[in-house]
Amino acid sequence: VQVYEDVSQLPTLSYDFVVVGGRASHLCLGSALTLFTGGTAGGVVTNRLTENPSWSVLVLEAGPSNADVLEAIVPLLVFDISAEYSWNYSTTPQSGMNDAVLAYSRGHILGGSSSTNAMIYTRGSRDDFDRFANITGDSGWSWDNMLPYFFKNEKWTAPADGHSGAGEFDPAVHGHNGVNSVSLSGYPWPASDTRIIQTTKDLPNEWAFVLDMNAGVNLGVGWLQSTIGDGGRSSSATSYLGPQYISRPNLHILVNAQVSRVLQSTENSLHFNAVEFSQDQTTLYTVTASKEIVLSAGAIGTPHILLNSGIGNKTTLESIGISTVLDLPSVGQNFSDQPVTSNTWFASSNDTLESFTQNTTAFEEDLVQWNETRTGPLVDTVATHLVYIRLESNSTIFESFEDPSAGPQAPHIELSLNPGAGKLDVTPAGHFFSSTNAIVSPGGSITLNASDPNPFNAPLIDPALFTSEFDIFAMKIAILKSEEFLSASAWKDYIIGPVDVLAAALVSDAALEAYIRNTSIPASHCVGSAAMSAKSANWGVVDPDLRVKNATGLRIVDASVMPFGPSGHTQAPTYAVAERGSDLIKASWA
Ligand SMILES: Cc1cc2nc3c(=O)[nH]c(=O)nc-3n(C[C@H](O)[C@H](O)[C@H](O)COP(=O)(O)OP(=O)(O)OC[C@H]3O[C@@H](n4cnc5c(N)ncnc54)[C@H](O)[C@@H]3O)c2cc1C
Repeated sequence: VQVYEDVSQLPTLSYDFVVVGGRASHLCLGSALTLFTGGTAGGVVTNRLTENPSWSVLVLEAGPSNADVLEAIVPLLVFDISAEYSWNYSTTPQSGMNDAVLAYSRGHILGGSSSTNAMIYTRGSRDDFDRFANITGDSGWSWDNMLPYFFKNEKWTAPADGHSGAGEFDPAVHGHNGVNSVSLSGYPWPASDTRIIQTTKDLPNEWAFVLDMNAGVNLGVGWLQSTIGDGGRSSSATSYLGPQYISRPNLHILVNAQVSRVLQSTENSLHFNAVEFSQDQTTLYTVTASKEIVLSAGAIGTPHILLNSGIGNKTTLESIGISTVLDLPSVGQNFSDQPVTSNTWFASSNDTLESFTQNTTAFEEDLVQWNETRTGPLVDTVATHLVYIRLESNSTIFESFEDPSAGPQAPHIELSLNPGAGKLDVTPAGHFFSSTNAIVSPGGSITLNASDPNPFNAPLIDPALFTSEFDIFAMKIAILKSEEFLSASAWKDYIIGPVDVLAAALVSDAALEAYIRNTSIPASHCVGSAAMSAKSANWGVVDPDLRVKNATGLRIVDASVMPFGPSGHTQAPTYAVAERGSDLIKASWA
């Protein structure tokens, strides 16, 4: 397995050239595509390009290997991911949230955020991808043309408890022979599962049941799907970089290697053929690629590297002493995420996550069960069902604010239903039910920190949460809808009432707004900071074929190229973008 921890271990004999000189060492890969990184999209591109045995590929990943990292394997340990596997970013003070500085999570490990995320599998809606196609002028990004890439990514897998899932999903809209496992939940929570479904039967007009939320129209209430197989997390690292692929002789992966810049082939050229990186933030190395450099560093890492390289807004770059190589003002702009508010109710049932999250002995027994049989409550992520809601078209907000959704069938709001507390720090001991609410939202930015421009330090991350009147309007509706759902008759003997902080929020519109601004967090569903646009557009960072505009040798394949956030969680769209991106690269070199 060719995962190297130290640059000195790279088996240079297998390369065409190795040049060491100047302040940097040079590793030259003959006939190579240099790729970084090994994140969600990076894993896909790596896998697909190394299918061609005559192409040598090097992956540079800032984080460590995912091998044997238990919390990145056992699904319900998702909330125990150690700090070393996260970038531990924080946001700039959020003016829409009383200037709070919020933790911002990104995976810092092989597999990137797919190794640390909550594994929820949602593709978004048909309208999301059709909007991508319209805005780029490339029908290849439309829902119909992207569906084969979703299928190529996906290996539909039986859930850990082996139940058939009949009536909980539509097999016809899934890929069964792809790479990354997707399944229904593998541990039932009958007390709440039955009430959720009963509510859709009792109130079908208000709460329609959707057989499969990944079929293109996701509005309604449906069963959760997640990137889990055989009771364990299926990440880009475990699937696309799984044993049969990572052992390909034309693939080398260097972990603990943080990239600072991409470099031009010669001064004044707009051809990029080299990458500068370091393993200790001091000694710099350069690796060159004879074909392409592919940036897959994610919606924060990718614009950060571009800006460090002098690719960005000329005026801003020069104000902090970085000479502009390529004036591309959109780099880092249009960075958008979804705000999330977690809402918790007291439940009368003992059949909740608290039966083991608040009981160490039970939790240890569950871990033993998981270890021995890959069954039990730890085989799933949080949430059992999702609800997608579209605001009424006559909502007052649309009198003053343009509808940010992708189209008439796309939702504005997500409720994620969970048999347990959404936010442990607001709850005492007991049993709970929670609804975690996310909304589609306009964006913020990634910029360099003028007071600390060291390329190895974090950029300024501003998701601009709740800075638009739409965000606050939609989140209020989301919380009120959650309360309405749990007030349906099916819940009468189950929901006792909201926990204190939520009860206080529900007394008035002003209290609800204050609660939202005080308790929300970013979803970590960031996109848009290296957006694709039409070839002729005077904005955007990449063309519809994901090449950096006005440059050669440099492509971006990750969540940052999506010009708008999809109406759902972002990993499935990122996987599909990466599958298509791989085909675009392959086609250029065919
Ligand atoms: C905590 C969390 C929970 C989430 N939950 C869900 C969920 O349940 N469902 C869902 O669909 N989505 C979820 N997401 C979002 C989803 O995981 C991401 O949208 C997706 O993984 C992004 O993929 P990417 O390839 O763009 O970036 P990433 O997967 O983040 O990959 C980027 C990679 O680049 C590396 N990197 C960055 N900068 C550098 C550099 N300078 N040099 C070298 N390497 C670098 C990183 O270490 C990382 O490995 C979640 C994300 C997080 C963080």
